[in-house]
Amino acid sequence: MADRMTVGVIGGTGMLGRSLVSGLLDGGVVRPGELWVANRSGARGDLPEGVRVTADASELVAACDVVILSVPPGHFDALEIDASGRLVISVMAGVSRDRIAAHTGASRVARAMSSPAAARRLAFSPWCGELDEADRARVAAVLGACGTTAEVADEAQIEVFTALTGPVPGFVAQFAAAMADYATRRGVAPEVVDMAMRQLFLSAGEMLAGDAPTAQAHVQGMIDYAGTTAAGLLAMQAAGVQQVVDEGLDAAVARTREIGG
Ligand SMILES: NC(=O)C1=CN([C@@H]2O[C@H](COP(=O)(O)OP(=O)(O)OC[C@H]3O[C@@H](n4cnc5c(N)ncnc54)[C@H](O)[C@@H]3O)[C@@H](O)[C@H]2O)C=CC1
Ligand SMILES: O=C(O)[C@@H]1CCC=N1
Repeated sequence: MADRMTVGVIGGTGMLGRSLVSGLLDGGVVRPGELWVANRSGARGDLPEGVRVTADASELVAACDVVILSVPPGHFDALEIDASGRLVISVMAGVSRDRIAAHTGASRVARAMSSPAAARRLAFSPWCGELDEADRARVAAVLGACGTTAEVADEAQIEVFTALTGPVPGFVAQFAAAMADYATRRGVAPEVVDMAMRQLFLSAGEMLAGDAPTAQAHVQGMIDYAGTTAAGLLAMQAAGVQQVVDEGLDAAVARTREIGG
C-alpha cells in the first residue's frame, strides 16, 4: 500500500493524460488538491475544481512526489525539467528509460504504457524499471487506479504492449470494421450492422474478461464444437490470420522504436 502522494501529469489535458487524471481521481489514489497538471497553454479545460494547472512543467515537478510524463514523444526533447529526486512514470510511446533519465536527471524511472481506457478505469498499464519496494508500490497504486497493471521484464515488452493495448479500441476496432464491412457488402443496412457490431463487441468483451477462459481456450472450444463457427475459424487460420496480425503488430512495434528517438 503506497502512502498518500502528490502526483503531477505533464500533458494532463491531452488525450491520454486527461484519461489518466480521471482514473487517478476516480480510483481514489489522489484527491484534487494532490493532483497537478501541466500543459503548454496553462488552460484548465474540463479539469475538476481543485486540480492545480500550470504551463510551467518545472513548477509541477517541484510540487510533486510522482511525475507522469504524457507528452508526445516528439515534444520530449523540448520539455526542460529537473526531476532528480522524483519518481517519474512515463507513458510515452517509444522513449527509453535511459533517455528519460539522461534528459530529466531522474534516477527513479518507470517506463509504462497505458491507454485512454484509463478514463473508465479500464486501461491495462504494464510497466518496468529498477525501483525499490516503496516506489514499486507507488507505481502500482498510480497505474492500478486506472485499471489493471503488471510489472513486465523489460522495455521490449512495453513496446509489445504499446502495440497491443496502448491503442483502445485499436486493432480490435479493425477486426470489428472488417466484420461490419462483410455484412454491409451483403446488403445489411449500415445502421443494423452498426447496432450488431456494438452489441457483439460489448458481449464479447464481457465474455473474454475477468475470470473467463482465455481467448485461445474460447477459440479451441468453438473449433471443438465443430459447427459453423469452426468452419470459419479454420478457414481464417488456413488463410493466415495469425501472420496478418503478426505483421500489423510488428509494424506498430517498429514504429514505436522509431518515434521514441
Ligand atoms: N492517445 C493515446 O491513445 C495514447 C498515447 N500514448 C502516449 O501518451 C503521450 C501523450 O499522447 P496524447 O495524449 O495522445 O497527446 P496529446 O497531443 O493529446 O496531448 C499532449 C499534451 O502534452 C502537452 N505538452 C506537450 N509539451 C509540453 C510541455 N513541454 N510542457 C507541458 N505540457 C506539454 C500538450 O499541451 C498536450 O496537453 C504520447 O507520448 C503517446 O505516445 C500512449 C498510449 C495511448
Ligand atoms: O498510436 C499511438 O501512437 C499511441 C501510442 C500508443 C498507442 N497509441
